[in-house]
Amino acid sequence: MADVFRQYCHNSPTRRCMWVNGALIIGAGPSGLAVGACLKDRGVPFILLERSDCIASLWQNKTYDRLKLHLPKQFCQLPKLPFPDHFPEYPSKKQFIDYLESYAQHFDLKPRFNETVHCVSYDKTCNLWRVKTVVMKNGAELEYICQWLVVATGENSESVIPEIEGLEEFGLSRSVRHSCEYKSGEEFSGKKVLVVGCGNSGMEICLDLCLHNAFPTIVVRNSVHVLPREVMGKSTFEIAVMLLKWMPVWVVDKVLLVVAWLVLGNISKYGIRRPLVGPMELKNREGKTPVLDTGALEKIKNGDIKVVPGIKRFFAGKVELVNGQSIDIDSVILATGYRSNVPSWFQESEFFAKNGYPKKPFPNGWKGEAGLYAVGFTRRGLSGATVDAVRIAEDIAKVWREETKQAKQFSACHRRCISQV
Ligand SMILES: Cc1cc2nc3c(=O)[nH]c(=O)nc-3n(C[C@H](O)[C@H](O)[C@H](O)COP(=O)(O)OP(=O)(O)OC[C@H]3O[C@@H](n4cnc5c(N)ncnc54)[C@H](O)[C@@H]3O)c2cc1C
Ligand SMILES: NC(=O)C1=CN([C@@H]2O[C@H](COP(=O)(O)OP(=O)(O)OC[C@H]3O[C@@H](n4cnc5c(N)ncnc54)[C@H](OP(=O)(O)O)[C@@H]3O)[C@@H](O)[C@H]2O)C=CC1
Ligand SMILES: O=C(O)C(=O)Cc1c[nH]c2ccccc12
Repeated sequence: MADVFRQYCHNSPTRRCMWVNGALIIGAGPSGLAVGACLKDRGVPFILLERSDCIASLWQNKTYDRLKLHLPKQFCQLPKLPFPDHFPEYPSKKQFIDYLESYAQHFDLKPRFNETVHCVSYDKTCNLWRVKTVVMKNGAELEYICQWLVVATGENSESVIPEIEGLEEFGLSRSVRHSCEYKSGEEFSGKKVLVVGCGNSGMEICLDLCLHNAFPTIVVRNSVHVLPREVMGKSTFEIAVMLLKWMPVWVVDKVLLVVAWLVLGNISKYGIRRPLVGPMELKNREGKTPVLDTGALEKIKNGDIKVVPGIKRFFAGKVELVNGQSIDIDSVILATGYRSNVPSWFQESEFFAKNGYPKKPFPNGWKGEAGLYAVGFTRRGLSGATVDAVRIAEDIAKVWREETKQAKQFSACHRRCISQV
């Protein structure tokens, strides 16, 4: 994929070139929409580009039916428009998408859909960003030139597909798919399903499979924190956030682990070991999200979900595990996570690290040099994206106001644009 992108990076004689009046935002997920809304609010024009044919494509196209927000609603709403009062504590996927649609409508956000950014570079001769795109429907190539560039393509823009010996051959006769292609357990009824990966996706998919009379086995190759989503009716995450205002993170982690032990018991006897670093510290340090349990653990305890260690290799209809055990399986679901796709289209960047995240960690990763910004790479979900979006819009608006004032003073409209916002 990256090579295809690089190929496109060469100048094409047919490429249409457009000057952007204001900012260019890449990605119309919650992060891009939030920046758009905040810029609208401050009167700064922008163009919003989206590779897919809808807003929030991760939520609309790449998530399973039973998904709900796993943090309470106050941590998941975007700036300047709260969730409707009647929303439950944990809104469903449909409710969240409805909210995002009405958010886009409320702020009159009109992304340019089906346009994929494949190359970004900084032009030192004019101190502007050059953003090359391909229109997916007809292959047309466009180039945008802008002063402010906001990267909002997300932490989940590419699926991680591990290379495991024999997996390709296994897939020739049986179904293998990433968790982003899983909708419901209905089609797996009566089937033996191997779910690879024990994050929130893997655990919830196992639960969903159980509820549809399938037989899931989950691969847990490493240590992982599992916390109850709630303790005595109160969100564990909310408790942690509250405690973090008063105590250092390691103390909060100790409290969480005691609470988890009281509610869930000793889970190591089911094959789930805890990392040495506490859940919140691990999330902050490495971005590894603890599993917030919504019922899968109960199914592990009663044996409906089997837990196995890492995979050695696949054979036809079988998997061999690192402990030498071999089990028969009908299907594989790779709940192996996601990565940022930034490295495939943003080369030679001082700002982004090799893994496609800003080099500076939260709360300093939102602003780079020369009008470059990143939103939603905080490893703090939607609440992190909201913090970034507000800061970015404020920062851009400050310069915008100044420049617009100057332009008026000299009555020279140097902002006349070729493109229409
Ligand atoms: C299953 C699941 C459940 C989650 N649940 C929660 C939760 O409950 N609470 C929470 O806080 N967080 C949750 N998250 C984290 C998630 O990161 C956020 O919910 C949110 O989607 C992040 O928004 P975003 O706009 O940064 O990224 P995304 O939603 O991924 O949006 C990025 C957009 O950029 C577009 N794009 C990517 N590359 C290009 C390109 N080259 N050119 C043009 N467009 C491009 C994509 O098509 C996409 O629409 C969840 C994540 C997953 C996978
Ligand atoms: N609202 C909600 O309820 C939900 C929220 N989410 C969020 O979406 C994001 C992505 O979650 P998720 O999709 O679960 O991804 P994660 O990255 O959180 O988890 C991926 C898991 O796959 C494992 N893994 C990767 N490669 C292999 C391999 N080759 N063999 C065995 N195991 C492997 C990883 O283990 P290792 O640690 O060993 O690398 C890890 O446990 C998270 O932030 C999560 O919180 C997801 C689902 C539901
Ligand atoms: O679901 C996600 O991806 C999130 O990042 C939400 C989130 C932010 N901080 C956390 C700490 C514990 C569990 C979930 C989250």
